[in-house]
Amino acid sequence: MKKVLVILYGIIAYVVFLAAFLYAVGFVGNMFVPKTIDSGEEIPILTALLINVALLSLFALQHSVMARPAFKKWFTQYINPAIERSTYVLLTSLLLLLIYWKWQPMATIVWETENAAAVVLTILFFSGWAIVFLSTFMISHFELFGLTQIFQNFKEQSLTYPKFQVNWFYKLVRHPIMLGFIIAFWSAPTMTTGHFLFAGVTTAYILVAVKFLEEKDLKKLIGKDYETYQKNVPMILPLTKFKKGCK
Ligand SMILES: C[S@@+](CC[C@H](N)C(=O)[O-])C[C@H]1O[C@@H](n2cnc3c(N)ncnc32)[C@H](O)[C@@H]1O
Repeated sequence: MKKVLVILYGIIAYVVFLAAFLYAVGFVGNMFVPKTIDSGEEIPILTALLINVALLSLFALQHSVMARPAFKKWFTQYINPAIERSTYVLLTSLLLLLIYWKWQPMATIVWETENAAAVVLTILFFSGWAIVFLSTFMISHFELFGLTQIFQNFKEQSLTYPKFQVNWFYKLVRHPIMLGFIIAFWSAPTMTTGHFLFAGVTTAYILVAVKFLEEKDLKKLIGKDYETYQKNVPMILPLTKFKKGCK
């Protein structure tokens, strides 16, 4: 019975994640969905700024704390380790839904494009999301979102977590998922102040979190191989050439 509940919980977490992810495309792109980054009544700009920064900070805090190995070690004393990843995924998704719900539009235009430029930016926007989605499969999509772990629990197998990968996009940059997000967030044919704030804060958070949190953990976990990877493959921008000899 417990094992079935674990499966149910993991599947619900994954479905909520999929919904939050798909909604994100419409929310940031101002398309397909009822509430977007630029829709709704405007409130005084300072109040909007405070609410939006608070929402993004809440997301950054949850993400930074719950992804750390020390937190996971503490947390899995109280919950079944098989649902640790699903819980992280579920809370992340719920916070995303909160952002969509409470986000305050700030409608002043920063830039506006037309014709070819607008088409190019729209293509880049969708390419960014495609990079994000495809990259999750290059690591291990179903482990990353907790599904593998709940089925391993069902079959009473020991839990596995994503293995260190240097494949496909991961040969070009160390953080293609984050690169995809950055491309999607900045590729706006019409950029408003609210969208600019969203893109600016999330990009700053990504750069800091990746360098000072995620890579620190990965270096500890993987050791020399990750250091070699850092030396040979650029962090976010695929500007430097991939050198041979990186495992
Ligand atoms: C949301 S993913 C983001 C991965 C990476 N920062 C990116 O932007 O593509 C976070 C998880 O990916 C794992 N991860 C990061 N780089 C990895 C790699 N090269 N191979 C396997 N897992 C990796 C981290 O340990 C973490 O659990």
